[in-house]
Amino acid sequence: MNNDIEKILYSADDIHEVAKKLGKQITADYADKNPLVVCILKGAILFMSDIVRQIDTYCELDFMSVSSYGNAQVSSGSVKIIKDLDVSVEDRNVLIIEDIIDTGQTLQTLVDLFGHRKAKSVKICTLLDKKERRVKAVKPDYIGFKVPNEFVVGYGLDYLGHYRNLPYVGILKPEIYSEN
Ligand SMILES: O=P(O)(O)OC[C@H]1O[C@H](OP(=O)(O)OP(=O)(O)O)[C@H](O)[C@@H]1O
Ligand code: HPA
Ligand SMILES: [Mg+2]
Repeated sequence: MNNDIEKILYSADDIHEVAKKLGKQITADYADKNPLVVCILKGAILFMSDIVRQIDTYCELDFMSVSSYGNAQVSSGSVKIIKDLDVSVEDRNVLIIEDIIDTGQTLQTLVDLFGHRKAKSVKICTLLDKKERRVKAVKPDYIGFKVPNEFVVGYGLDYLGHYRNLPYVGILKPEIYSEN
């Protein structure tokens, strides 16, 4: 599987360092706020598990599964909720954890939804921000890395369901796409 990677953009060490830095900021910003930290499955699973271990204040965790890409490299534009949260966001300080903001359609849908459900505040922490492709004006509050306009895989991000388990973020060799 590692052989399919053309270039590593962010190594496991790079990601660990950035999670530490963001965790410190989140700890300071959310002291005494008991945030509801929401992982957007599946992509954010690895980032969630790393970032919450860097947050040194009381918080609760919940998980939501949404999908808009399926097996494609471009968003279908419609965001499907596959699994909703277990708890109510009403009057809660919600911190959304994402792997990547690309067009912004996923996050825009969720920010609108949590607002509609009367969350007290909604902030976004994303490992990657692919700003060039934005069609919705979503602004993350915590950003790991600004990523170039390329399809990336690893550390939660998939191509056809694979590569989520790579410990780093990289770009696939062009022949991998032509084989599919
Ligand atoms: O900003 P956008 O253009 O909406 O793209 C970003 C979203 O797309 C990917 O999820 P996907 O829908 O592929 O589901 P997955 O997390 O289960 O892979 C990614 O994990 C983000 O959640
Ligand atoms: O660059 C990406 N890679 C994998 N999944 C994605 N979902 C949105 N953008 C991406
Ligand atoms: Mg996702």
